[in-house]
Amino acid sequence: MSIRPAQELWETALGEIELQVNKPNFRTWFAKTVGLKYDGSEFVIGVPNTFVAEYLELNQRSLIEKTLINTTHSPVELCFQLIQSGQVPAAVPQTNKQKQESPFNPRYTFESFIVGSCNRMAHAASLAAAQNPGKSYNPLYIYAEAGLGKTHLLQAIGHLANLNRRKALYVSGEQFTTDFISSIRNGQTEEFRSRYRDVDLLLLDDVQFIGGKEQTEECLFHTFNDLHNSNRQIVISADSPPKSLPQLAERLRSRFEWGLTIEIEPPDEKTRLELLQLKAEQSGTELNMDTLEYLAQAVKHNIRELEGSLNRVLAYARLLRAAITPDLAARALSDIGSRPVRENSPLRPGNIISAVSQVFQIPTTELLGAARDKDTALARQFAMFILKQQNSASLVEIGQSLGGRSASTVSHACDKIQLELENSTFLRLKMTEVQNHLSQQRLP
Ligand SMILES: Nc1ncnc2c1ncn2[C@@H]1O[C@H](COP(=O)(O)OP(=O)(O)OP(=O)(O)O)[C@@H](O)[C@H]1O
Repeated sequence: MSIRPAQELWETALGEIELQVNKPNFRTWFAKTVGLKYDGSEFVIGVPNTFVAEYLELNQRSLIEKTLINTTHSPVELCFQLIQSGQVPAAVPQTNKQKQESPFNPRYTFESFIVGSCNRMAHAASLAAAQNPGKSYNPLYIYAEAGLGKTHLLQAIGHLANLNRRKALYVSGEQFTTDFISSIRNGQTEEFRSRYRDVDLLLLDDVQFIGGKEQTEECLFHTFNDLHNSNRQIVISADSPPKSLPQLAERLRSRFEWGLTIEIEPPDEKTRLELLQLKAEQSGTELNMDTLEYLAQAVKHNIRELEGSLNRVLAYARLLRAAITPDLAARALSDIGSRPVRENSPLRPGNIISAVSQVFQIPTTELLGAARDKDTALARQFAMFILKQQNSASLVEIGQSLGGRSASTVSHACDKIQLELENSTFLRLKMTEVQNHLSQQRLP
């Protein structure tokens, strides 16, 4: 039997893992990893530094192993290795080609989007925006809770517009902010300006991230006006409607309301069943109706989690070489599935703050209080960073759980710790200790 190249397998596995961990976590810990070697049993994953290796070993080993078993269809022995220069494997040719052809994720198209009563309006308006940019609803503002298809729709718009030879730019609120800041730092504001204004469609995902960052808001305000005045299409997604984004300046919020605002609701049972059927088909498996119904009842509010549950059931069945039944699905979700779910389900803010308090030896009351001395401020910022990594809470919620700090304070703290972690052995050690505390709490 021929063995697929490690990088190709790892790219497939990463696609699955991306569904199971939150976005900041994926970007920080997985995005720079590569598949270095696979000989049929040992799988070597290349990591950019020891810090990432430690984190993955401690926190994500079980998820990675199960995903690789699912991908390779056989048991694997996992091993992490630092990437040496020149060691990065060539990208998988086909993926490379796809990437050159389209900057959009090939998994997220209108064809692969299941339409139900929960998302019919959002789907129709997105299609109209892609087919007739700037002509129908401008801006189109789509909001929903996590994992309900906002990114999928924005990417699908980009795909279709691209096919119609329109220039579409997809960017997350976080990326827009980073681009803006580095354009100022590097004196490249003109490049920034033309990158964002020389487009037919701007697709801005997770705009809530920009809230509270005054200069970035100002920049978005001018970009918005420029695009809107010249009838270019703007599509925005967020976790709540414009009026519920208190961190955002009023003039931006009111502009977001100029066009059409649509909510995607959690999927009804029929849509969940169709989704499961499609995803099972895509992985080459046919599921009986009883099992589909079981799964559709098990996860109701988040499509990413629904996909994650299906993947776990498929992996479990492959491992046992067993037929897929509701009973097997139940065992998969409570047995093999229980650890990854626990590992990746957000910890409560209280657990994280208490772990930081113990490791830094600073009482929780001081972390939540007004003390501004250097040690307390650092520990508090560290807690903010971990909350952002491990808990899907918003910046506002994180600020609230740490004594009522503002979202911009939290955002600044997270950026600072992220940067310092690259260079500070002290902080890396603290991170490992905090992770150890948190792993203890996650053990069954
Ligand atoms: N209607 C749908 N049809 C098919 N797949 C869907 C649908 N809705 C969501 N998905 C899938 O669910 C997963 C999560 O969707 P997506 O990332 O678009 O959610 P999101 O709303 O952007 O989440 P977040 O707020 O966390 O960024 C993706 O794999 C996506 O393809």
